[in-house]
Amino acid sequence: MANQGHDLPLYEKVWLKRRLQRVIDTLILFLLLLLLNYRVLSSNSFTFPWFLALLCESWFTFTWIVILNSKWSPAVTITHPDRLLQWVSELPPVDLLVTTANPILEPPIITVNTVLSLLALDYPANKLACYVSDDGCSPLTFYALVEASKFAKFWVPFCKKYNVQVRAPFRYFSDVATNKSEESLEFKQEWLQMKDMYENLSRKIEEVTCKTISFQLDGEFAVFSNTDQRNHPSIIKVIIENKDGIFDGLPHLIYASREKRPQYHHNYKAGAMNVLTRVSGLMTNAPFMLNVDCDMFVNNPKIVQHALCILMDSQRGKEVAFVQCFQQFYDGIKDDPFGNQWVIAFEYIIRGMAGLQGPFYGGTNTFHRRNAIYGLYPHEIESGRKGKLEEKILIRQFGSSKEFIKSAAHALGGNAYSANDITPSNFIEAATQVANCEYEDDTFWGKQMGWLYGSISEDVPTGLNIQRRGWRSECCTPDPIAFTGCAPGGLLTTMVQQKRWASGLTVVFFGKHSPLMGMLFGKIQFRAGLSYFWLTNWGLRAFFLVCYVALLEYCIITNTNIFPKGLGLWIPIALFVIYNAHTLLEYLTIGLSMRHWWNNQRMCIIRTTTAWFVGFLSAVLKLSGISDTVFEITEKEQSTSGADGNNADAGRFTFDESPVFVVGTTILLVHLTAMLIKFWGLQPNHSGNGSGLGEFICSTYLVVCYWPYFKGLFARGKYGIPLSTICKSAVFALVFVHFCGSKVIS
Ligand SMILES: O=c1ccn([C@@H]2O[C@H](COP(=O)(O)OP(=O)(O)O[C@H]3O[C@H](CO)[C@@H](O)[C@H](O)[C@H]3O)[C@@H](O)[C@H]2O)c(=O)[nH]1
Ligand SMILES: [Mn+2]
Repeated sequence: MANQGHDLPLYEKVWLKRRLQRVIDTLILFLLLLLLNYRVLSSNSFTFPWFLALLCESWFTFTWIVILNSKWSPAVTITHPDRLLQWVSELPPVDLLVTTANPILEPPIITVNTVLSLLALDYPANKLACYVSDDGCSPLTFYALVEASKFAKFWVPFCKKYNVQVRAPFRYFSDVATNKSEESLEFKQEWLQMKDMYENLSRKIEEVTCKTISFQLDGEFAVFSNTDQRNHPSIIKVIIENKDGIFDGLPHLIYASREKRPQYHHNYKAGAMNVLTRVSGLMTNAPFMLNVDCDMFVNNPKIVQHALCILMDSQRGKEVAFVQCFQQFYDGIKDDPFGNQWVIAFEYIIRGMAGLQGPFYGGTNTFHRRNAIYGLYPHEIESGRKGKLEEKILIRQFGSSKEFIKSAAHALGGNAYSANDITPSNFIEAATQVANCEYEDDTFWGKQMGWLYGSISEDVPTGLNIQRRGWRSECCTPDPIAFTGCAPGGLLTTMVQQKRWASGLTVVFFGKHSPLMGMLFGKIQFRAGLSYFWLTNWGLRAFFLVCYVALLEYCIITNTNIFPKGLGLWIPIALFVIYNAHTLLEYLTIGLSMRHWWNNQRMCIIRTTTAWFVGFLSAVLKLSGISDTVFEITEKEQSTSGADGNNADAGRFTFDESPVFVVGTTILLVHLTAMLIKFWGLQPNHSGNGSGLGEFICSTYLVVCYWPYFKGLFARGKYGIPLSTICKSAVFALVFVHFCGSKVIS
């Protein structure tokens, strides 16, 4: 059903290009080694700058090896959902898990659209159940879902009748092309009706979201009175129940807001996912679970079948714990000015990982095997975890709910799929219990199974923890693409996201669930583990790059050099030229523009030296026990334009007072100062051994990358860097320059 091909012959041309790319990859590696060689043999050895340069360049070389290792075994998995039923006698139930956390940053209408697209999946409705976790404990979200469920009664049949592709109504109706003239009159009428109903729905939701106060908390909503986002009991509500198991009815829809108490750490999304896992385990206990963030709606209504082709494949399916679909985005700004669409990363790195032990778990757009989440090993899948299913052991691992233990034993026992005559509403009481704060005390949740706690990038350690048991994962890349969501619109949200990732990943790198530990003590294969370094090293990469940049500035200010002179200078120059030409080729090969390439190159420098660096520092603080890191939620915009609001802004850099921008501005200011010092000839004289062309090229490149910041120094409003940020940066820059100066004198 699912066949995996390494370098399919079909793509002969691509294959040739890949060969060429590998040759250049190797050439770059060779040049890096040559540079290291020069460094070791160079005359001004054993000074501090020399040592730092050697350290950083060794790191860059290591990073390059990590990248090559990840890129060099790409694999594509092709799925044939139409053949699925020839292999399996019956389609299994699937639980759909959605998380939302903040009705302001994540407007309920977005969650509603995601939920509607899930309810309308091309899959027997009696086998689906959709669970929404609301960490915001917001009556608005609940209200929006209740209203959406009424609309769904019309929307779902409409989608199925006309085989609509995009089943998130706001996307469907924003696409003018759908109401074509050649469509039947009946369709046109229904289309208009639907559009009308949807507009009604979104107006209603908008009305309550804008006037929060006048919302009446009575009737069904009474449970929300006297609740606070951080202090409230569990609330579980069954919104839709497909009581009679009707095949073409609506799937169950359940709202869950887990208990929160100030004295209990709620562990952000990981905590929410574990609660959803338990609640869904009690109510429907499907063997497979799809997890999506509230802004990721279904773009391919047959996606469940596609994923099942992989998970239920008779040969290799049993090794696969989760199926990851790429994160792709609708309405991304043209040419990706903030580098947050990750096209290249998916194309080269993640496809590459697919040829090893499989892609990392990306937190959303993922189909999980429930028992793998419960800690099952691949070899136990056939026989089930027999013998070890004593109640005492299970209570210790899974907590004290008798009903839940029963369902977990069922899932772990490898029994046939549970019957689907379950009525979720019978389990509300038990579900409320497993959603309580203290339920996880002294259990394995978040420590050894489920979504792991401790890092704000919970997805990566969770995936590693599954793979270290020997499981594989697969990419699923159907056409049309599986899900689409919104990429952060502007620079500010991008930076928040990047900072969180870098910080969370650094914590993973140094923690118990690092790829290295997985390789040493688990079943993470060597190359797979190495490819995980690409991801978990983001914070460290920032550290080394910032050091290197500082070193460069130091050289110019003090008129010393780190790059070779004479013939040797060709090594870094060739590296610079070939590396850029090579990455450009990678972009052009998959049809991206040159502008896209440049934007990404620039953002790579900016984000590494700023957001990742700040993330790294916060991770260091966390690891040394000084302060904890917080999951800052990425703002989601439903706008069809992007960039912090409206179209005129698209792609323009905006700034605020975040420390992220202090770092960037400092780097820029130091650089400008260094260049002025050089320009005015204020450098000390070192008779021929001073800074030269190499340093000059590098620092010019940096200033070019930081050009948007340069403009920000002079612009006003949100396009300008705030004065306070400039002042702070100026102080830091002065301290640095002074430090370099004092080095010269001594
Ligand atoms: O306390 C929290 C915080 C977040 N979320 C949810 O987590 C999801 C992801 O949060 P978001 O702010 O959208 O983060 P992104 O940066 O867009 O998410 C990426 O990075 C996260 C890890 O840092 C992963 O969990 C995500 O799946 C991945 O898409 C959203 O649905 C949130 O509602 C919660 O449920 N509870
Ligand atoms: Mn997101």
